[in-house]
Amino acid sequence: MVITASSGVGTGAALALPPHVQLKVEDLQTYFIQGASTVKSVDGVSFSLSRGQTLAVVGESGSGKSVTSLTIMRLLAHPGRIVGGRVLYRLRGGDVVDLAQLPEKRMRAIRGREIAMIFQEPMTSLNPLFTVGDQIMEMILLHESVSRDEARVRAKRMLELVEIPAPERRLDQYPHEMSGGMRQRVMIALALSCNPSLLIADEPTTALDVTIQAQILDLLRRLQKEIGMSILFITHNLGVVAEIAHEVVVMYAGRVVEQGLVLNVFERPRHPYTRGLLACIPDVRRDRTEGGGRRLLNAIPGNVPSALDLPTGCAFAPRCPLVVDRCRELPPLIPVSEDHLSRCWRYDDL
Ligand SMILES: Nc1ncnc2c1ncn2[C@@H]1O[C@H](COP(=O)(O)OP(=O)(O)OP(=O)(O)O)[C@@H](O)[C@H]1O
Repeated sequence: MVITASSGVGTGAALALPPHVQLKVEDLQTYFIQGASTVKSVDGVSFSLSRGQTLAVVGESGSGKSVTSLTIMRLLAHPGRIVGGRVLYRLRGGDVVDLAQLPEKRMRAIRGREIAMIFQEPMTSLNPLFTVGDQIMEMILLHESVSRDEARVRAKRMLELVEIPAPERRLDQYPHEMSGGMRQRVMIALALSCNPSLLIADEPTTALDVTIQAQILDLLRRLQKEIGMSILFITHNLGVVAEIAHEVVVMYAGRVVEQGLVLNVFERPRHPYTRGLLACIPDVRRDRTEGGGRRLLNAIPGNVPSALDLPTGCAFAPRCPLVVDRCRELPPLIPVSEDHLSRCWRYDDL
């Protein structure tokens, strides 16, 4: 189905975003409700992503990163449900829609064409039974009215764009004939084949060795400059955040605990959880000056609490070195400096 923004994907309602904003998530609540149990996987999350910029969502396993991105894409598995909030998105034609409210049929026209997604495991996106050329062509033909010949030329151009050598020959290969790094590039080519305005990248480099990881991050940065897309980058790795993102949202147990410009948050973290995550990044220079050898990572003791059994007040309190009585009361997101928020009563003691 071919639907352009001007042919009516917009809701017609008077939704608006500042001109530089591509995506604005407002007080999003996504719960998994089954019988008497409710898992509040995303509980009042808000952030805004500017056009052509990268926002990283970071946190340990279970913090709600993937559920946030699946909610934006409206790919939640049952019994996941959006119970509150808005996901305002600027369509290519300029109209703003609330993705949380769009009917599935309209969402299908947006997925792949306006918003694309890449994953840790390329085979989540790639079909082992078809050549990579056929898969990229299929994506182009699904969303645009071009001939098969034109689609093949475009598919080849996409493989060139992601720096795959001998693209003509690669078009006729199956995913299993390629290395992990090459498959990752093909997945990116597939995601970008319809020129999306927003790319959601869910841990796309986690399974790769550091050299290939650096190459893929370089590639994404270059493509972002060329195409001008916004990137929502999901990761548990603050080292990757430093490489790729302009802004960062730190999540813990379904809530945002700190957010701001990467430079500010890294320079002066204002939440003990962020400080703990930063301490987990191996510092190669410091390791060398301290005589080399392997430094034990300064991991945060304990685990993210079960979303079924969250403590009242600050969810990080049971693991927090700075905990005080007041932490039994949930702190709001407190502005600690310009464009920098922290959900910690003791933000000034850090
Ligand atoms: N289908 C589901 N049914 C019930 N609970 C779910 C379901 N999917 C996710 N959750 C819960 O939602 C919470 C957030 O999960 P989510 O996958 O978003 O975390 P994450 O930060 O992306 O972790 P990871 O890095 O491991 O993917 C977890 O407590 C998880 O158990």
